[in-house]
Amino acid sequence: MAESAPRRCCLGWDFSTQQVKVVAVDAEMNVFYEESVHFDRDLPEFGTRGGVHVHKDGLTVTSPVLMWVQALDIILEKMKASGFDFSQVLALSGAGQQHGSIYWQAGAQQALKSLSPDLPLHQQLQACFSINDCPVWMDSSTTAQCRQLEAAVGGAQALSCLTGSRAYERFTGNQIAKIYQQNPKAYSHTERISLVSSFAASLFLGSYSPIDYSDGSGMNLLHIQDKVWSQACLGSCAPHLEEKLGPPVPSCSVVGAISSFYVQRYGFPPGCKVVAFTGDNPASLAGMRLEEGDIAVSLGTSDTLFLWLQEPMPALEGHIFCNPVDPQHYMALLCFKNGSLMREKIRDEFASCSWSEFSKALQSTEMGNGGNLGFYFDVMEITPEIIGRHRFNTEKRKVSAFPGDMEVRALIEGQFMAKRIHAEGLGYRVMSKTKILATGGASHNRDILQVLADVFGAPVYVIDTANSACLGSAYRAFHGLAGGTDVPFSEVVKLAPNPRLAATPSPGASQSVRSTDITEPVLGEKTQFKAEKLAE
Ligand SMILES: O=C(CO)[C@@H](O)[C@H](O)CF
Repeated sequence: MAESAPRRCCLGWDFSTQQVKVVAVDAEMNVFYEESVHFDRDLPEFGTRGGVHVHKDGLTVTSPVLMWVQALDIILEKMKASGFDFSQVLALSGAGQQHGSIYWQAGAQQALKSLSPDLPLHQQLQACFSINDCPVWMDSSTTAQCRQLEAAVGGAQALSCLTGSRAYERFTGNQIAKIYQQNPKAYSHTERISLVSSFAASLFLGSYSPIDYSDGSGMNLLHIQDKVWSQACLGSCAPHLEEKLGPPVPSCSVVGAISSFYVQRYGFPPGCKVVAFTGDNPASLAGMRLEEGDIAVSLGTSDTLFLWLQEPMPALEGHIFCNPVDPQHYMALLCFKNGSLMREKIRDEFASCSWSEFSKALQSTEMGNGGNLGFYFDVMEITPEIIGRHRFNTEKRKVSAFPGDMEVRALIEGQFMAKRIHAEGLGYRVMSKTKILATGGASHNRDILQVLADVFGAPVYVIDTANSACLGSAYRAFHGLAGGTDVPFSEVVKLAPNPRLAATPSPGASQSVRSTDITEPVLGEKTQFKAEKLAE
């Protein structure tokens, strides 16, 4: 490989469900290197599928922690073999799949601090974990622990107000409670509990890294206003938990310098800074460079909304996390299970299985669909918990069908209206400077994006988010290097490529909004559904 000129850079890591990935970003915010290791393909000896083990009960889902460690060894060796110049790395940060938990055996920190550069990490950390199969976000085996936690703090809404979410099975506090209850010996031999993000940071630090506020918000344990562990939540989950977690830190914190292991084995500079790692979704928010008032809509198998919030209103749907790039603000995540699979079903049933026919149907029907509303949930929806197809005509009467093309528009308008209404339920407000960033498969359909612009009354931009968590991590490394909270994140990353404008609101889209109350049990008894219909 030709010798390339030295290129000062930051690294952004992502320890996701299926792989470990890294990107190198230079001072002009250009990505010039990337590498990855896929767990199933490159570490078949662990026998994972999609990076996880689904247990026989169909509820418990875990990943082997030593697979993650070995994946880091492999990716670093691949970088070294490719001639990557580690000496140019100024700082690094990273992301981890949210909610997963790692249990460090008593004495493990000593092993981390005394790593020999002559051996790979996985050979030296073999005996460092009290639990080898770590619970991950796909686990749904902790319903009992969720109910115990909600009862301990005064109910689901009280827990949401305290920690940003009602109790969810995948959230870490409930997972820790299950381990304490079902494997007390392992719990008592555990000296530290990390998230996947802080675990990965610990590997680079050569000591335990603290949990950051943003990923810590996904545990049902952190008081998101005060940014401290909630004693009521800790007490409900397990004893001596606070000392096992350590104090949380602002997400832009420099948590230390890279371990000498990496300096001696790979040639990292001794002064290379490690900036707190965070969750994959907060890192993606950073990678998309979301700003106050912006909203990101990931239109994939399930649709995910990323919101930037100043004054959150925690609810029974969705999740509020501390903001990863501005410690005064927050972010929200809303997941909608009926995403592209629902769009594909309506395409097949009403647009001859053709996206071009689907687009023609949107083009041939008017904004507001003549006052007809449709909400389509062929699988049990998460936000809210509801199933079935629900259509309302102009008189708000339930009907069993619309004419073909109107079915298509009703689906898309209904999906985006539901998103706007649930987002506003969490405290989001469209602002004059609001940008909607669209990503995912459906963001390639301009007619779908036009409806998105009309429903929100804001311009829609498209952005490639293939590496958003890695990219956001590299950006956050630069931000930590620049002084973190003292310097606006947007200033640090202003040279990064801008998203492309794809659609602006049609004339009359926002002015013609009128409020129509639809109090419908079908839309979830938790949600007083107030549909702002796009009138004719
Ligand atoms: O559970 C989730 C967020 O709450 C997922 O997006 C995981 O972070 C994926 F790794």
